[in-house]
Amino acid sequence: MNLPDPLKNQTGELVVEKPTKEQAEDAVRTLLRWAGDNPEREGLLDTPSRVVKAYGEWFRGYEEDPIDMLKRTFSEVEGYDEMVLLKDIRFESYCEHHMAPIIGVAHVAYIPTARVVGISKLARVVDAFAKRLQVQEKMTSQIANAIETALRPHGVAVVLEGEHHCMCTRGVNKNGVTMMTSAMRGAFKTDRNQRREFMAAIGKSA
Ligand SMILES: Nc1nc2c(ncn2[C@@H]2O[C@H](COP(=O)(O)OP(=O)(O)OP(=O)(O)O)[C@@H](O)[C@H]2O)c(=O)[nH]1
Ligand SMILES: [Zn+2]
Repeated sequence: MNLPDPLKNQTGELVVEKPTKEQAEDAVRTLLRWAGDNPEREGLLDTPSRVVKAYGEWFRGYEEDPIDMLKRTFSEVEGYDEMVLLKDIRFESYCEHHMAPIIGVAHVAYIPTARVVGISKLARVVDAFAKRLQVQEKMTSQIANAIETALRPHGVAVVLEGEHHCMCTRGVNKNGVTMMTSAMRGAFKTDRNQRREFMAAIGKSA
């Protein structure tokens, strides 16, 4: 999948230089001072390198190719042509406005044509998009688009339910609010019964 590289423009030129690890650690020291603390005190001395390492985990999605993850498929499924659903896939993402966590669950379904994919791959695809700076609506359609492109199924349905920490720990400070987004493709879009079956299976009424 040709996800645009945020560091490059459309013709592939580098428009934003990736900083060195030392530069990234310096930026963390700046933020620590901005927060009102002293990065030179003992307890914070290793914090910049820990934060940079943690960023490598939280944002590892930039290094992953969701289409590649869906390449391995299995054909011996004896004509199985009903919905395959993986529900309650926990995800941790980060809102691109505040870099605060978005924590929630994803429900992903597809109706296979001739081949099925290993179910863990659906969860991997969710993570490949979650581990980036995101807007929930974008992440929802990116997951659906990747599955549609890679598997060419009869339909794809994706629902995300996310708690945005930028909303529950600051700003408007509304705790327990869940944002729900959905992306429906193929049969889930055109066939009301198919959509209803999916929504009922994830415990929502259509
Ligand atoms: N639609 C959408 N909005 C989001 C998402 N994540 C965060 N937001 C919102 O993005 C908006 C950014 O608004 P701004 O006014 O630019 O930022 P802000 O001053 O920090 O806003 P407040 O959060 O209201 O304090 C906020 O309303 C957030 O709640 C998301 O995934 N989708
Ligand atoms: Zn936010």
